[in-house]
Amino acid sequence: MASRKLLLLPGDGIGPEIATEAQKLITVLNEATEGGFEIESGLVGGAAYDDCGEAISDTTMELAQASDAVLFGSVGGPRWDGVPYEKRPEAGLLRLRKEMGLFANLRPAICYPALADASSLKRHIIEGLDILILRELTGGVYFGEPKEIVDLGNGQKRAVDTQVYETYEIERIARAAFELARTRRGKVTSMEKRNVMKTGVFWNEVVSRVHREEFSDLTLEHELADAGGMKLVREPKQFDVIVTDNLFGDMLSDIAAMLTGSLGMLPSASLGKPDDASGRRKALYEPVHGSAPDIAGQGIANPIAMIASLAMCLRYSFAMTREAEALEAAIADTLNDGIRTGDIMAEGCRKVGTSEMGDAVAERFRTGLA
Ligand SMILES: NC(=O)C1=CN([C@@H]2O[C@H](COP(=O)(O)OP(=O)(O)OC[C@H]3O[C@@H](n4cnc5c(N)ncnc54)[C@H](O)[C@@H]3O)[C@@H](O)[C@H]2O)C=CC1
Ligand SMILES: CC(C)CC(=O)C(=O)O
Ligand SMILES: [Mg+2]
Repeated sequence: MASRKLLLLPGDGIGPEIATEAQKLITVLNEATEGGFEIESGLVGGAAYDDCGEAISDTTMELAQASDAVLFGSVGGPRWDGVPYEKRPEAGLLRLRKEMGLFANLRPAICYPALADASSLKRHIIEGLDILILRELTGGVYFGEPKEIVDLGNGQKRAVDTQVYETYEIERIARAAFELARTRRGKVTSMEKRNVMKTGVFWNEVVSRVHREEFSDLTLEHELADAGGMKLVREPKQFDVIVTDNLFGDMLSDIAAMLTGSLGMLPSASLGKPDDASGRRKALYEPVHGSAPDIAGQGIANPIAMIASLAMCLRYSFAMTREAEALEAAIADTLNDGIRTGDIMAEGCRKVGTSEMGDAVAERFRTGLA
């Protein structure tokens, strides 16, 4: 009997290609475990806009709210460059994040041993890397009002985006960071720009207070986000958990992706309040990368970020630790066996496409679960 409800939103570009590979892994799980997964699919992004004129419909939003977890591919692409700003593909993802209250975005950057030479950085800098970027996901400049382009009437215009943070938003992401650090190496680095932004001053103040009052046994360090980015590339292993706002987290996690070898390797989990009125923690799992229009439709995208996002889903939404670990081990084994998509290709390895990579992980996952 199916008891776990997943909503699959493949989206645009490479989204549907990598979502198909995640489905293969769910099929393996359903064959190997009790009380399988029931998958419903929906449209989001440009695909939804083409279908109903919105980046996500109210019906799909209701399905997302009612699901145990959402598995999301990616949205966007040049095809929708001309659509009204409120209806652009990315608006569908922002609506999901905001209305589901997914404030905590976990973006782990782990360098698999087999990929230590795939990064643009030297092996000794990234070998053994295991850091976690915790990005605040429902506040800050992506959501603050006003957000507008105003015609000043004198041949000039003014564009405004607003960075806003309230106490509770910083407190809850700070607590999440310390709680995660407690299960890891006990260190949190908070990144903001207190030297030029009021929100940076406030962020620093609130994170420091939460640390002092509730988590003083853990280590807290502060970095200005620009220098933090530099240190992420110069000496990434000095970090454990990095907690930062929506915009800096977006940028720093794309940078961190390259420490792992490719943007195609970085998964993420976006989590809501643990004590949601629905009785379960709302959650969405997606790769960190976008719809990669430059390689879409060619069957060459790396599906590992999507598959590793499914592993995070098993761990955080269903407490299926054994299965999550088996899936991560299947990814590591596949890489150890020299199977690579083009973005992480190395000498002596076998180059495969999206579907073959999914098959290779599925085969090892099946063996691991047996
Ligand atoms: N969560 C989401 O749905 C996101 C959507 N976007 C949207 O995606 C579109 C394209 O944005 P870009 O700036 O090009 O970022 P992108 O992340 O889609 O691609 C950046 C580069 O990384 C490569 N890449 C990304 N994922 C890969 C994978 N799985 N395997 C191999 N190579 C991969 C791409 O080929 C490209 O060269 C835009 O419309 C953007 O707004 C961007 C980021 C996140
Ligand atoms: C809304 C997304 C396109 C923003 C982004 O790049 C991300 O969340 O990684
Ligand atoms: Mg991004």
